[in-house]
Amino acid sequence: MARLAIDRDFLLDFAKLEKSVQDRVTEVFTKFEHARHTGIHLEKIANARDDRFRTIRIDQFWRGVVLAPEAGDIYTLLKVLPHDDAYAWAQRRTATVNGATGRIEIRDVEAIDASLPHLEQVAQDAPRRLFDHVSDSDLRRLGIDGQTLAFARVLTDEAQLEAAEGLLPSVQWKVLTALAAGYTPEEAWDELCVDITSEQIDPDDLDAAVERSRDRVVFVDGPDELLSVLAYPFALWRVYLHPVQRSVVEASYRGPARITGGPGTGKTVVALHRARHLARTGEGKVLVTTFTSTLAESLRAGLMLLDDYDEFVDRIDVAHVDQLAHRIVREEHGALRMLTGAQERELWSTIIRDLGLSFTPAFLAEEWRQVVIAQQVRSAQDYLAAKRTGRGRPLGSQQRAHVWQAIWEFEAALREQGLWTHETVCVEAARLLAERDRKPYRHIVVDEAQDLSPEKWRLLRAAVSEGPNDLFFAADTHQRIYQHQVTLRDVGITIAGRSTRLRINYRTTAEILAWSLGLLHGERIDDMDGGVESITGCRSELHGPPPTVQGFASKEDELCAVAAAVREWMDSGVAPEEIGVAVRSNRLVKEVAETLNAESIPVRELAGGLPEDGAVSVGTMHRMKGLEFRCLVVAGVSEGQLPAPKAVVPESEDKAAHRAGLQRERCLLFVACTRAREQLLVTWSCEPSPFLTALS
Ligand SMILES: Nc1ncnc2c1ncn2[C@@H]1O[C@H](COP(=O)(O)OP(=O)(O)OP(=O)(O)O)[C@@H](O)[C@H]1O
Repeated sequence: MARLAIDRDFLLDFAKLEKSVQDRVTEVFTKFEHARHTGIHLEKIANARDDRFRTIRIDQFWRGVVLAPEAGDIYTLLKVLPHDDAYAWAQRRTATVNGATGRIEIRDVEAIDASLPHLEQVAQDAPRRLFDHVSDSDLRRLGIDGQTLAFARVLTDEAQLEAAEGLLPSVQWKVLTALAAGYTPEEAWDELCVDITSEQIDPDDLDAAVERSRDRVVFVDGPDELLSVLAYPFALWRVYLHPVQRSVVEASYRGPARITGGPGTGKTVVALHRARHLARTGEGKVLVTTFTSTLAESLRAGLMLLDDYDEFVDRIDVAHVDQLAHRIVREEHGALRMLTGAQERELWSTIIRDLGLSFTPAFLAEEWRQVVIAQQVRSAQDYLAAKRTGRGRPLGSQQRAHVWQAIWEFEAALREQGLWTHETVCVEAARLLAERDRKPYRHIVVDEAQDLSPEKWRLLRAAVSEGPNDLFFAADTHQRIYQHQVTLRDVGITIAGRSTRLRINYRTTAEILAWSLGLLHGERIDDMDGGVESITGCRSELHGPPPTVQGFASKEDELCAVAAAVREWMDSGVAPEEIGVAVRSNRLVKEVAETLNAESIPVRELAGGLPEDGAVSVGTMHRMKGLEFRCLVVAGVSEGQLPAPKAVVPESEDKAAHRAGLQRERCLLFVACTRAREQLLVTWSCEPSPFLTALS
């Protein structure tokens, strides 16, 4: 029976086709299996280097290129191209099996052969060659085969290797690039983040190689599966996972496990696939959660894109943590009366006045959240002993007693008036769940976990029984944009080595990523486990222009320039929904939106929800979390706006809190900039933010 496998290049070609041609491609291949029996015609290619490449007629103009088996039954769809291009593409190439990974490789053998004589000539006069320092056996061990070896041996500089990127098989090219950069063979291999297979490799068994190549080939069983893969050809993440991503998705863990990695490394992708995997193979209901409703909405949208969503939807709940907490508490106490922000300020003010204290309402509110709630402080004694790391002004014991009195009054008032805050709802939900033998979930998957507060962690811990695959979370502490620095041990969660780091960024070009990483240079960022997190090794294989940083004499000039940049992108064919503008304050969101509107550019303010087709997204940097745009402006990166003065405790008040505040603001700018996929414009007016001057 013929089996159909789709290579990611095929899907990328397909994505670019006009709808009518796409429909025709779909028609041809949905009938493929049936047609194999009745004798579908796969055209042989004259003068082919590899006669396993065949073409298939799509219509008069278009051809598909298929890798047909010599003996086995796997047909791999490789390309969709105009007739002549398809033949030319297939004529020049061969398919081989990588000696280290056992996976399929395709190379432009004709171009390699054609470039050899010139390279050999240059090499004859050169004093040294690029790979003099690496032995043949090391190269072989890393999967460099005969032809690539011959090519590598005549290279004399990195520019020649750079130029060969499209010719050589991609894994072999990457190995050589790392070795040329001075990596040891082990380091070069490590760079690839792929295992050298321990299986016996038969270089002639293409079927086995295709089977092993799940990072670039997906098998489809029948027309329905094919239709579902072709339905979202740009969303490659739905079907092709990097081997490290796949291993985490399918792993069985004895307890809580986590995935870390810099921006755009596919943590959310892994979380979504992991949730699906657990729903399909696990032992009960799965909760997929995160810390805001917008992010939860986008997780749901991601799950819905997975091909078999209908089959597992009943076993998955998507809810942000507050939503879960409210649901649990409402079941017990009925409808909840929530304390509004204004009421809370009023209550603290009254308490301060009644007790004759000199604290501000904001200070007490934060002290209550970050010390009392976070550390489960229940008595004056607890409070006197509590750690106040990162909390603004230091307090003597007399002052602590006063603060505790105020907090006691505050909590008593909430109880007496039957009022709740999101924090008390969370605490109560955790208490209720801790008492239950039957937990609502068997597995919990958390995204953007670096921003969860301690009470939210405790709630999640209480919502699932301890056991294999109980909690799985994706986190990047470099992207923490709220105030919650949590040590997992303190909230009852032990990772015990069940942590994997992703390193390949699929979103952002290397140029934008490198510039953005510069923003965090020198920052020590915790790993939620008592150590320091490193972002080194996070890299991208995509390339594009470096970010543009532009300053303007006035805010008005800056806003005009933002509108002009957006207009230019749109005129060059970028869809409005692929463009974003990120700023620090809600006020600037309004000003940018007004400026764009005045230029007749349709705008979606992200406070209203996820991006919308046909509109440019404008939002605060906080709202940018979890999103991505082809082209992005990060505007208002000016002195006095970033860091936002209100978000940073003055140094004179508390050095540690000041540093933490600055770090958060830097991380926020980092998060915003790393939402850009292809182009990033950073603007400021009057004076640049100190975060920018530090870069120059
Ligand atoms: N295996 C993959 N193949 C192709 N694209 C991928 C793959 N994994 C992730 N991506 C793409 O990379 C981009 C970033 O993925 P994702 O949002 O999961 O990263 P992240 O680590 O959660 O990012 P961040 O922390 O910055 O929010 C997305 O466009 C996603 O589709």
